[in-house]
Amino acid sequence: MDIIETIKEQIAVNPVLLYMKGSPNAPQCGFSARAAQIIMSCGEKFAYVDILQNPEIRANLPKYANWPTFPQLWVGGELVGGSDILIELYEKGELQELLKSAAAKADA
Ligand SMILES: N[C@@H](CCC(=O)N[C@@H](CS)C(=O)NCC(=O)O)C(=O)O
Repeated sequence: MDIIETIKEQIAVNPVLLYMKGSPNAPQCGFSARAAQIIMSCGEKFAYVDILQNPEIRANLPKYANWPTFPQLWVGGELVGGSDILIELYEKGELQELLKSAAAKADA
C-alpha cells in the first residue's frame, strides 16, 4: 500500500493516535516522552505508531500533516499538534475533554 494511504488509514481507524519516537513506556525522545505521559495521564485508550520503526512514515507524515516534527497527536482524524500544544491544552483542561469525547464517540 502507498505510504500516504497507510497513514490515512491509521488516522481514520484510530480515534486517538500518537505518532512518536519509541513507545509510551520506552520513549526515545523528550518531546515524545512528554506527549505520551500527558496523554496517559488523561486515562483514555490511545494507539501509537513508533516512527523510528517506520522510517517511511517519519519521512512522509510531516508533508501530509503540514507539521514538521514528532510527536503528533491525531484525534478523530484531525491533527491536534505536538507536545507543546498538548501541554497547553492539558493545562486548560481541554485535552482531557477532547480525549474523553473521542473515547465516547468510539464506544458509541
Ligand atoms: N515543538 C515541538 C518540538 C518537537 C521536535 O522538535 N521534534 C524533533 C525532535 S524529536 C523532530 O521531530 N525532528 C524531526 C525528526 O526527527 O524526524 C513539540 O513540542 O512537539
